[in-house]
Amino acid sequence: MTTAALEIQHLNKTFRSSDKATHVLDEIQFTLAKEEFVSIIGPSGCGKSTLLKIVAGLDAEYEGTVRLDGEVVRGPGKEKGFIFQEHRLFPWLTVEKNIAADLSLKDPDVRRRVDAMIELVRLQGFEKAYPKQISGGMSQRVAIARALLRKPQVLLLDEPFGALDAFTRNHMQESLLDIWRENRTSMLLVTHDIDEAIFLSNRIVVMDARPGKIKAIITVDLPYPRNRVSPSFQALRTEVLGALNHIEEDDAGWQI
Ligand SMILES: Nc1ncnc2c1ncn2[C@@H]1O[C@H](COP(=O)(O)OP(=O)(O)OP(=O)(O)O)[C@@H](O)[C@H]1O
Repeated sequence: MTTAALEIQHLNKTFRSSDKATHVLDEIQFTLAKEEFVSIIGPSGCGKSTLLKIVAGLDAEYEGTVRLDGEVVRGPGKEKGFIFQEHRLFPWLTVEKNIAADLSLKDPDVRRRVDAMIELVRLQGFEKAYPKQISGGMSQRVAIARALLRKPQVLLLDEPFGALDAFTRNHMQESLLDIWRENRTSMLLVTHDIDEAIFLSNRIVVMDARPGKIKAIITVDLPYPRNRVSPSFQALRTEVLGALNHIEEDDAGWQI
């Protein structure tokens, strides 16, 4: 983890309408190293999704600089994979066709890569299933496979497990960790879940609201796989909560 995959410098974002201007992001600055896993946590409305959309190239109306692998981000592209809270699969396509999407499975290279992705996300046996025949967690694994097939430099995940029950969420966190360790794509995850951030990340960016700014960047120096009930995990939970505790109580919506 030496070179920066993503560099965000002096990022400011203001939403403007005819009668008001809302300053949503204030002087956001951080880097994401190649192969690094960074989570962003903060109160509702602090601009986490706005920040992710800017990095994804889905919102170009901002001040500051966002560079991916040295290139200024100017729009969406396959170098940036995006995973939403809801999986957004095509209901009329099978699992393997959803992963291939606009690419033809008749192309032997695409077929080979899709098979490798199915293996990576552990969906062997479900290639011909339709989204309505698989669980929410499996659907998110299909969405992740579809994004990774395009070999993005960074995978952007906006509360990808927020709609899943606690058991499935834990399982998905373990799956995502396996995928990341095998695939080594840089990961930027937005979450409300402190344990999820500690379980997965190399570093946690803690944000404050109105306007959204960085409160602290906490390094998670625990070996993988992490034990959620260990004293060192508990100590980090306390540290993240401490950073969040300065934020007004009525803003908080954490899951721990
Ligand atoms: N298109 C828009 N026009 C005006 N204001 C917006 C727009 N999109 C978002 N906002 C405002 O920007 C702020 C940040 O929103 P954003 O969705 O990025 O926050 P968030 O931290 O992701 O919230 P949550 O955790 O609830 O998903 C909020 O106050 C929101 O109302």
